[in-house]
Amino acid sequence: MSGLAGSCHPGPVVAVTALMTALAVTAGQSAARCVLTAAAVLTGQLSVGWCNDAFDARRDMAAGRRGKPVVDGTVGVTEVWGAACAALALCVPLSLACGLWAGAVHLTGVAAAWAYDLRLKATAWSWVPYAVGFAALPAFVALGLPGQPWPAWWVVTAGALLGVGAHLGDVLPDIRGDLATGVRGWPHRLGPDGTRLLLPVPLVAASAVLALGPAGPPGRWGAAALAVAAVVALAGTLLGRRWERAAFASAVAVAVVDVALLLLRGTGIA
Ligand SMILES: CC(C)=CCC/C(C)=C/CC/C(C)=C/COP(=O)(O)OP(=O)(O)O
Repeated sequence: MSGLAGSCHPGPVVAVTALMTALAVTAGQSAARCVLTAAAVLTGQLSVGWCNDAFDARRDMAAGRRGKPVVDGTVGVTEVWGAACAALALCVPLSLACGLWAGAVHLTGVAAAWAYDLRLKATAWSWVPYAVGFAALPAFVALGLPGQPWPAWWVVTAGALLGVGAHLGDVLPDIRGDLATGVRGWPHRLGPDGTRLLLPVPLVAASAVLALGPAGPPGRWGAAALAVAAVVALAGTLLGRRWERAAFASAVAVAVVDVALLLLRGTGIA
C-alpha cells in the first residue's frame, strides 16, 4: 500500500486537490458540490500520477532511479497500472456529476495529462498538457457553480501560465539526469540555464493576470502581491546564476503568491 501511495506523486496530488477544493469553497460551491469537486480532482490527479510511474517504470528501472517505488520493488508495475485505470474509471462519473460542461472540461485536462505521460513528456510539446490541464482545473470549478457559468478569461489564463511554470519547475532539478536517460521535453531542449531563466516568466505573468485581470482596480493586496512576486523573481534570477536552488526556491515563493492571489480572487472566477 505504501508503494502505491508513493508512486502516485503524492505531493502534487495533495497540493492540487487541496487548492481546487479551497477554490471551490471560495467560489461559492455548496458543501456537497465541494466534496464532489474534490473527489473528481483527486481521482484525476491520482490516475495521472500512477500512469506516469507505470509508463516510466522500465526506464526508471534501467536507470536504477532512486525513490521510485516500482524501482525499489515496494509495488509492482501491474498494480500501478491497475490503480491508474481504476482512478480514471472513477474520475469520469465524478467529473460528469459536476455537470456536463464541467465534466467535459475536467476530463479534457485529465486526457491532456495522460497524453503527457504516454507521449508528450519527451517532445517539444511537453508544456502543452500542463497548460491545458492547469487551465482546465479552475474552469472545472467555475462550471460546477449553479447555472454552470463560463469561467473568467483571467482565471483560465492564469491557470495555463501556472501550469507552464509548474512544468519548468518540476523538470529543472532533473534536467541533467533526464538527458542521460534520453528524455528530451521542452525544458530539456531549453537546457538548464534557459529553463532557469524562463522559469519565473510564466509565474510572474500569472501574478499580473490575477492582480490586474479582474474588472476594477487590483486593490492593496493585489498590488502588493504583484510587487512581491516581481521582486522575489528578480532576486531568484540574479542569485540563481550562482545557486540553481535559489532560482527554484524563488519560483516556489512566486507560485505561493499566485495561489494566494487565486484564492483571494476566488469569488469572481465566473
Ligand atoms: C487536470 C490535470 C490532471 C492536470 C495535470 C497536468 C499534468 C500534465 C500533470 C503531470 C503530472 C505528473 C505526473 C508529472 C510527473 O512528471 P515527470 O514524469 O517529469 O516526473 P517524474 O519523472 O519525477 O515522475
